[in-house]
Amino acid sequence: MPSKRLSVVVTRRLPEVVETRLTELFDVRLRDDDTPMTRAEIVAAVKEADVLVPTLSDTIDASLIAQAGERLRLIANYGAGFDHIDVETARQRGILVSNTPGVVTEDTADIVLSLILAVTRRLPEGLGAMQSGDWSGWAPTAFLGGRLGGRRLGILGMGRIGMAVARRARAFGMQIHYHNRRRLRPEVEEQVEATWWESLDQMVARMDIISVNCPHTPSTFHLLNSRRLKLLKPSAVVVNTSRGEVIDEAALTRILKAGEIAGAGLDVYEQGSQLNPELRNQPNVVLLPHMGSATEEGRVEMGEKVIINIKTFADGHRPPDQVVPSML
Ligand SMILES: O=CC(=O)O
Repeated sequence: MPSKRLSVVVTRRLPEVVETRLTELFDVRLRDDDTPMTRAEIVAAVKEADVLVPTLSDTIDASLIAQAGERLRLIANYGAGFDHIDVETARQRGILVSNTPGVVTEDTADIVLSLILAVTRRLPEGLGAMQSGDWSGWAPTAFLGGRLGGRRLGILGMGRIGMAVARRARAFGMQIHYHNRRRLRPEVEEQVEATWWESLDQMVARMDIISVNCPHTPSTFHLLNSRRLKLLKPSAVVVNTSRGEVIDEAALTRILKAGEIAGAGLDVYEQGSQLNPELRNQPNVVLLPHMGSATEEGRVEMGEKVIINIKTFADGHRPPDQVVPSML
């Protein structure tokens, strides 16, 4: 099938260079305004297109896939996480799904370290004092945070992003611990001098900082549930740049409000942009608007990956970043 004739619908505005390239290669329908498509618009798109390019703000569930037209053959997600796509139902319908792994790794790891620093060194309080004009000069006991060096960082999900976090944290002098269902090969552990914990409970109970870096799947939903969160040390900090659903957000909010842990740095939320109001205005919580992969470079590279996936498919091969249900 010549790629020129593939009809591609993109659900969100993408970086201009990506949109231009898509237009050169395919019969593409782009989004005019920078808002998510309505459900009705996505239904119309899957009825008519060969390829859908959704993002994490679109719900591509079984009922949507059931309405897809005969032509729809590929869902080329713009983004690494694919928990918003029912990959199994797509597979049953013979629709391939791809994502954009790898290119979000380093940028997301940068945001993890930013959140760790922001919480432990009280950066929002410092910024607030400067913005309000309240700062009256250096004082020996003002704005005291905690030193990162020597702290134990527990990485929940030591994949690509987890390793990138570990490399950075090593440079800050932190001790690296991780929990994966399966232990990494010794030579991989050695790269960051990481200690594997088979028991997540035991790791959670002993860490100074927990960074959530596993994907959201049925088996990681509420992995940090109320019971586990209660195991955290009173001085612990929780950071999540993965997906909100991995943490029981209501339980986290309760223990933060009760002062049972030292703080949290969050980039993702259980209800997407519907922020739990109680999380706001907590002095020990730093909240970001899901910007882990938000660099100019990264968002263009994500687009390039989408294009390679579609082009490879158009040339009669499997997209290099195909995702399959067993990856869940
Ligand atoms: O969260 C961002 C992504 O999944 O790419």
